[in-house]
Amino acid sequence: MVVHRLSLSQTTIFFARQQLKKVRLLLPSTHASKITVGNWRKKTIYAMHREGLELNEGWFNEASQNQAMRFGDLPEWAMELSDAICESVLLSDAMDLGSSGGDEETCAFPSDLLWRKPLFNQLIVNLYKPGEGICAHVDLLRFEDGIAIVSLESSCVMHFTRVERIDYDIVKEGQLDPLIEKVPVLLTPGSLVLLSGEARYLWKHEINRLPGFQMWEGQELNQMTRMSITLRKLCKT
Ligand SMILES: O=C(O)CCC(=O)C(=O)O
Ligand SMILES: [Fe+2]
Repeated sequence: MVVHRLSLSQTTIFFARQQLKKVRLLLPSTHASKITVGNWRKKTIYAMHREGLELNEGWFNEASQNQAMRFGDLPEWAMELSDAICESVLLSDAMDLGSSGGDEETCAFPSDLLWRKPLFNQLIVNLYKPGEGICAHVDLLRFEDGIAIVSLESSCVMHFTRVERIDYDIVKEGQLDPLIEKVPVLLTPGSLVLLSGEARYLWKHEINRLPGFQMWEGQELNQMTRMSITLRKLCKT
């Protein structure tokens, strides 16, 4: 599994942050939906649809709002973010060219995904208070391969575990195969995680921000409010 962790430019991060602070997503009640993500604590999901979208001041004004979604055409700032992601991938691939010879395996995003149109048409923004995270999951199969997560504000450790772990645990109680260990990935503000292929389908990702789980190089990370922006593309049917 290769998890690509790139860094967006400071300007892009600043821009995304400012835009997120400014907008409020209003939705027609017909499009509102409530869902629960895994066994993560219950959240109200604001399902955004093209026609129902209005932008105003103060997104996440209310303490109870901690997640927003949008499907279809993305807002201008998210399109710019998506372009910035594309540029970061091209830049990182260009820098890797010498060492890897441009092997698809080592590309941050396989080219068929990078050049699809649109690159993304679904957006989810999550706001986490200190201690809050997201349980281990593989993103729903209604989304295509090729997922980007932009991590902002607080640093955190995202852990990856193989999907087969559950079966393995049942069969071989307690024995740990090096192949199915947890893989920690440090995300600093502005980190961009790109999931494709094996990393998207065969590994679960998780952020456990309960005390004792956010360890990096022997130190527990200082937790603050964290925001993430996940960009995906819905499958056609
Ligand atoms: O907050 C994150 O970094 C992860 C979000 C995520 O995995 C998801 O929305 O599926
Ligand atoms: Fe996810």
